[in-house]
Amino acid sequence: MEQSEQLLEKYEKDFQAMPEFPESIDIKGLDTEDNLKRIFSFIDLTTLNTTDSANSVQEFCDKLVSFKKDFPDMPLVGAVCVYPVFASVLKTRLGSLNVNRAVVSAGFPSSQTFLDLKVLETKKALDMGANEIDIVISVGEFLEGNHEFVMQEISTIKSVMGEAHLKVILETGALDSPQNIWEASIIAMEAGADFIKTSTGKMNPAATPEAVWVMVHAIKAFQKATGKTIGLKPAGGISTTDDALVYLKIVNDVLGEEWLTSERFRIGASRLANNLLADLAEKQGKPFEKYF
Ligand SMILES: O=C[C@H](O)COP(=O)(O)O
Repeated sequence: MEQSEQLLEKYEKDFQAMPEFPESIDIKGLDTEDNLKRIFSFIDLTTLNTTDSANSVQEFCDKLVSFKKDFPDMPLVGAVCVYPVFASVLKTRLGSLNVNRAVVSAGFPSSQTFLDLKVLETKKALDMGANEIDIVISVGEFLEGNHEFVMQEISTIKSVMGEAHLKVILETGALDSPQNIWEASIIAMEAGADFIKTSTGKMNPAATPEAVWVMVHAIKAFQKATGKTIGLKPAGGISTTDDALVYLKIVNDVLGEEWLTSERFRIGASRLANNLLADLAEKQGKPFEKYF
């Protein structure tokens, strides 16, 4: 039996024992100033547009530098996330800040390229200054049951990354079933993912509470079996404070308070930061204009 099949068999009981997704996720009372600030610190502030350029990414980063001065009582975001060609811009412009430099790689968002190019792209992004890499699994191979291929690809990419963190995107919107999301989570974690991430933000549906429910239970089962703590990154379509609070609640309830740190929890989003800051300003009775 292949290694990946043995692995999935080992976790099958945990999947069967996974509690059903609750009828509703109650976020009443969770929108405190503290929680909003906390969520802000979990954001991977993302720009992944065809129209991005070195100049626009530079300006994006510079806003974060001035943010530190304009909002001294706010934490910084967890990372800035950009296309690989801008890794050196992150290094140059964010060098002075305690913010991670995340880059999507390995043929993002489709993952449809050669493994040696995926490795090369990843190495190059790291050499140019990234310290976090977000890759997408080969979804088509996964759906055809070619789990070994998917596992090998992830571990090959991870093997050239040194200490840098690897986030593995499952593209849960394409995975069709909770069982597929569970199996992709287990395979990614076993192959070396430091974080498992829901979506690229380039297809619908993107992140959903139902998909995250399965992923947090897979993380929990994996920790029980291996002692390893793997992070979670819901991403794609998360734009309001309430969206983010739902994920905060799920992570807190299933994985516990110890996961509520940017070492273990990120939210990938291009629009959330402004909405969160606007809600925070309203609570504090302060004016707010779009910042990022
Ligand atoms: O990784 C992050 C996603 O690409 C962001 O998606 P979004 O633009 O829907 O927030």
